[in-house]
Amino acid sequence: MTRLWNDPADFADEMIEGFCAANARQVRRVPGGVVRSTASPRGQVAVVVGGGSGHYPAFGGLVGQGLAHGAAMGNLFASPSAQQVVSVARAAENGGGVLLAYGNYAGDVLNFDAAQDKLRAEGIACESVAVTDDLASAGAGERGKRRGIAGDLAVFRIAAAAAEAGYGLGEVARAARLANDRTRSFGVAFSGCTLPGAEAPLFTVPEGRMALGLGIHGEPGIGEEAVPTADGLAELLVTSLLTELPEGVAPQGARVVPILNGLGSLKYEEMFVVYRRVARLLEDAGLVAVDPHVGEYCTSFDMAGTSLTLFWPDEELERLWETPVDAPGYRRGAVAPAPERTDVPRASASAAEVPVADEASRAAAATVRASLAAVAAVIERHADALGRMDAVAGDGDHGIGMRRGSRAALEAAAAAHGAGAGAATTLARAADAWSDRAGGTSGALWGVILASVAERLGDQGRPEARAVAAGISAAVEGVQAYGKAEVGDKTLVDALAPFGTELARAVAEGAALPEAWAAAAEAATGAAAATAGLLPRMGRARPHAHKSVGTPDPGAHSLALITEAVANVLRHERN
Ligand SMILES: Nc1ncnc2c1ncn2[C@@H]1O[C@H](COP(=O)(O)OP(=O)(O)O)[C@@H](O)[C@H]1O
Ligand SMILES: O=C(COP(=O)(O)O)[C@@H](O)CO
Repeated sequence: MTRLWNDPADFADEMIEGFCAANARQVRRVPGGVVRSTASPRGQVAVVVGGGSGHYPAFGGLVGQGLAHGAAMGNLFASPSAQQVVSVARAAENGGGVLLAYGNYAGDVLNFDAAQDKLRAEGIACESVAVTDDLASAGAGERGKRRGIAGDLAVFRIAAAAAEAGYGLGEVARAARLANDRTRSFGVAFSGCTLPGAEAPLFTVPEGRMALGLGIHGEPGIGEEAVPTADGLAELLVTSLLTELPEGVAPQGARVVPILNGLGSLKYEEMFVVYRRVARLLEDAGLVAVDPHVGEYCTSFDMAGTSLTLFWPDEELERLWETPVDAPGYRRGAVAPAPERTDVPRASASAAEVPVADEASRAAAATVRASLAAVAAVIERHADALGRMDAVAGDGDHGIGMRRGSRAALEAAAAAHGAGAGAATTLARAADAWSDRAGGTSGALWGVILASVAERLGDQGRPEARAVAAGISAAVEGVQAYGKAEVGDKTLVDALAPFGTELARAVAEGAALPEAWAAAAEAATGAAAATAGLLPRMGRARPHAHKSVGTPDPGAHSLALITEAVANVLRHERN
């Protein structure tokens, strides 16, 4: 149970503020996350890690000399937005290019890839590595689909050590990929975690039972069995990991770094009892344990559970592994003090001026603002239910992300409209704010949806129904181009596509916007409900596809709620 918070929607921000206040010697806050507060040699590759919040010391706690140069810190259990990653990478970049390293989750991949494109377009050399250590999340034949859990530490450390050793960007990326190829993890949990403000844990495990193959969120495991003894658990973890040795690792005499990771509320003492047996089993298997780790490296709020990671260094990786580290959440060896960095941007950019708009467009901007107020209100009412729906096969954060995104969009729209902006600028500002504040998969996609519509509205004249329908068609295309989901994959595309088709049809037949929108919203609502019967093929729910049958896709459901809320605003404005 997470017990202490103010407003749950502000939890991640307030946590970061306190974390930086407590660790000013090593980290400094920048928009989107943190960077080292110490200076690094000019030309050194900057390693920027990141992911959702709720995993301390991942990700901000792993920033400091010898480890990451910066961390993009997203909302709870949701990837940082592309804007956050870009902002942290710009602040961390030091003339040697940037390596982005993160766990392989749909939201992270979307946002870090978009950030990489943007950084490259700005002339900053950039490479990426997505960590894929979790055995339980996909078979050996699909290693690229596996998610990243505590193996993050091994990959991040090697990348950072390679940067400290003066490797160029390509070589840092090569070393990090090699470390990823040589890292495997497997985890179990005895109870689920509860997000701040939530009434119930994301999942529960019956008393006396243990869920196998848990990740670092609320995703369901791949099996369940009675809680074994500490020795029994050690045997299960070691046996599972030794069934899949990385290529190039010979079982006899191999050197291995074991990392026994606590997921949030398992006692260190319990983990030491487990590790006692892990150490013996590795020895019995003819392996040499190097620099064993027992502690918390990548947690899942208050989840009671543990994972074992085996990192198999070759000579080069073992040499890099010896690099000393001084980060708030992780220390190793003795680091020579470095001077304080003096050139870190502290404040976020001030709001840009709004382009000139005529009266008709400003009136349309008022409708945009009213629509976003209705969107924020409907999401507020359904946030908990959306989270529960997402927890059936996903990570339970859909309500939190949508709440943060829709609130931020409304604030940005109100500010723009208040400053005299037209419809396009008002909605474009809302789009940026939504994706930036919400992060995750749906945050990125809602940014695309709103931005696509904004582009068709213009800041002069009242937008016609045809422009709105064209904007929604562009949104369907944009979301599919970005997220690669097809109709039938059980995503928000299943509601957005019929919404777009129906809107275009009704408008083409001459209906006014309120009527056309209402008909399209009805189509979206029906299509969202029908997703209950589908098997998910994309996103977080994919590994637990069968569990989600009978429950609609949360992203499709929230999209339908939003279209209905906007239909009400348009209907009301007409009357
Ligand atoms: N590739 C994709 N294309 C379109 N929509 C997607 C895709 N992946 C996931 N989604 C949508 O995102 C929703 C989950 O959103 P959310 O929980 O906020 O993000 P995250 O999974 O990053 O935590 C899903 O219910 C689904 O509708
Ligand atoms: O969950 C995380 C990001 O994945 P999403 O796909 O955005 O849910 C995060 O906690 C790990 O980076």
